[in-house]
Amino acid sequence: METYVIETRDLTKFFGKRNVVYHLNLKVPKGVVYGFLGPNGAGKTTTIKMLTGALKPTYGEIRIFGMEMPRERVEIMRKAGYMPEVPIAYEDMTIFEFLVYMGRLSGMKKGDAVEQAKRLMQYTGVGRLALNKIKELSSGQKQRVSFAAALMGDPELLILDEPTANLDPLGRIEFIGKVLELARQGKSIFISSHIVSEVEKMCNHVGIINRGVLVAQGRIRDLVSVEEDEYDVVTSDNDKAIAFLREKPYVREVWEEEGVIRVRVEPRFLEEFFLAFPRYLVENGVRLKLFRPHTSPLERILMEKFGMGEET
Ligand SMILES: Nc1ncnc2c1ncn2[C@@H]1O[C@H](COP(=O)(O)OP(=O)(O)OP(=O)(O)O)[C@@H](O)[C@H]1O
Repeated sequence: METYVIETRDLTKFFGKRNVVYHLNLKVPKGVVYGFLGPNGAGKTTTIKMLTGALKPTYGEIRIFGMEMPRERVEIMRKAGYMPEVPIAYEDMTIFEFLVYMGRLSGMKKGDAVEQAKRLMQYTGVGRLALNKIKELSSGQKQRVSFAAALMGDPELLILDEPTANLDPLGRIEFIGKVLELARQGKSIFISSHIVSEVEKMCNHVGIINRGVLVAQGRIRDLVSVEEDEYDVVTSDNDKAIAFLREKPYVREVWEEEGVIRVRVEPRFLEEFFLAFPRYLVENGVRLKLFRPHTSPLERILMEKFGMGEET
């Protein structure tokens, strides 16, 4: 049987009469990077606050490492790192003081916390700001510190709420690399996001939440079984490639946009297209530079099934 690091049963939250999270049954297997994806206002932060014990569920059960939240909150949070959506309340502490404090909270000895704080400040790119107060930082810098804080105590599980929201493009790329590195070390990582392309780069599992309801969950690879029928192609001789494609009865449409060939294929003949097109290119000395589905598979299920898209 699969072991779940996070499991909820019928997790539900009302604010007054307003139902914000409804009968959520999350199943997050150990060791995966799980993208908790949904548009603004879907209920992601409310769910995460319940998972970390900051909010009490109206009803339902939460088990993390098999322990019960909120009853065993202290034990759970010693093994889990949490990065909230709005980072850090301790505005008057320096970065260094704050990280050491967070390490102590997760049960570390002072000396170990100091060592780890130094290392994590370098790792998250805030080393030269160590003695700056939190209130003096930009929102992106606060987010980096908050990530470092979540990593203090070397937790087995990371729960990250919109962790890239305030990062610049380079910061986002760097962050994705770090998540993948942490995953390779065997950590379980739960990340909420509304950005499909980021989830695709980082996550192997996904849970999609819309208006408080979990509409799909599982391994991304299993969810995206729909075959794409529209492809982007770039070759060393696009004119030749287009001439070939125009002749094929199974090609519904072919056109070129800024150097990229877009081709729509009759889905029943995809197999034939995949065999014949590359063969033609090779035989005619045309080099294939890019060949990929036009829409990313995850984006496609979001749009088709749930009416959500990139940056919704
Ligand atoms: N304390 C509260 N009282 C009343 N309504 C609330 C409260 N907190 C959140 N809500 C409402 O619950 C809904 C879900 O909010 P939540 O912050 O969980 O969404 P989210 O998916 O995290 O969105 P975002 O991506 O914008 O952060 C929103 O409509 C929000 O207005």
